[in-house]
Amino acid sequence: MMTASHRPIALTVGEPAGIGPDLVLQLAHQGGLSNTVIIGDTRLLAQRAARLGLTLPDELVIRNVPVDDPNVCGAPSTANVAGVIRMLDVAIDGCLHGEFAAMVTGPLHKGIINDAGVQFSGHTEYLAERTGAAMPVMLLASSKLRVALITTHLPLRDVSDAISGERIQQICRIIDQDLRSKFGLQSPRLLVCGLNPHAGEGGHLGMEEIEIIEPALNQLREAGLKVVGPLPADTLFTEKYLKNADVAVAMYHDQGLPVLKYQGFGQAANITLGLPIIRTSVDHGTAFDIAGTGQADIGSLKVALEQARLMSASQIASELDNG
Ligand SMILES: NC(=O)c1ccc[n+]([C@@H]2O[C@H](COP(=O)([O-])OP(=O)(O)OC[C@H]3O[C@@H](n4cnc5c(N)ncnc54)[C@H](O)[C@@H]3O)[C@@H](O)[C@H]2O)c1
Ligand SMILES: N[C@H](C(=O)O)[C@H](O)COP(=O)(O)O
Repeated sequence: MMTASHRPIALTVGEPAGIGPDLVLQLAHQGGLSNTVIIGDTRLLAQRAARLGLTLPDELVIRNVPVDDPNVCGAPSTANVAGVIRMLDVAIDGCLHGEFAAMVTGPLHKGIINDAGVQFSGHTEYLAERTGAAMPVMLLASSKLRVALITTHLPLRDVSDAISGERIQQICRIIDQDLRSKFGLQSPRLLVCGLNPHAGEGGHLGMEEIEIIEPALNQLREAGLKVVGPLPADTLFTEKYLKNADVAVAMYHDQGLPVLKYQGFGQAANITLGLPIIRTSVDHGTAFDIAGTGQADIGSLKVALEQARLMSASQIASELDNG
């Protein structure tokens, strides 16, 4: 019988025209895909291997999920969108049914999915909808920095309206809980950004800090969470503050992620917290400009796989501890 600790990890190849297939093949040739099931189109992987001057390793375990047009590289086709979504569904269902320990996702292209008429703002939101999770949390982590987000893939003009005290509290509680259960931290310390320049400058540059963020953080502190903030985002991301924290919490995508990517692009993983399953991903996109050239860096995929393995081991240990 397959015990929880021996279950394989599902790895979705992602957008066929991007570097997802290259990364899978390059890592397979380094022997980095043991106990991993690749969810993707076998013909496409064979074609990409030939283009890269590689072979399709016999030991690679592939769950064939065909796309309509495997002959794409650098030029995405809406015809392949249904197949790309099917890859995600196969991995999600396998995780929910206990076949896989975790899922790791290769990069996909949100624009081409929407062009095909499928409303899709990101894996994070799609996974939440498919698994019935009320509040998914996007966390990007390198070995030096963790950054979580209060809002994810939203137009900037909608961000302020999306930030509520309830949302902040729910997300900070999920971060606190998941850093304990999946990362093995005993007492996570959260640093929370304000929304406005200089955290609102005492109300002269916006009222969200006074009216929404500070009261939410006070309630979390009263409940025993270790939360500092709201702090001005421009100085929160400095050593003085970060050295005493386990995670920085940004109010929106481009407040937090550029800092993380400046610090560790290609060496970080994107992790979705708040789901009933474990999911990690690469920290980069489809990189159409280098697909099929052999220039794709596999660093982030390695980190994402390693992170998924660590989280699944930590979760098993935490479940055993709790009987
Ligand atoms: N995990 C994901 O599915 C994910 C993550 C980020 C972006 N995206 C999506 O990817 C698409 C393209 O996004 P983008 O152009 O803003 O970012 P991108 O990460 O695809 O590319 C940005 C730059 O980084 C380079 N790059 C990216 N990954 C690389 C790697 N592994 N090795 C070497 N160079 C690499 C690219 O060549 C390009 O110059 C968008 O649709 C975006 O939403 C998906
Ligand atoms: N926000 C992510 C990043 O910048 O790396 C990326 O768009 C992927 O997000 P999903 O995991 O929700 O697809």
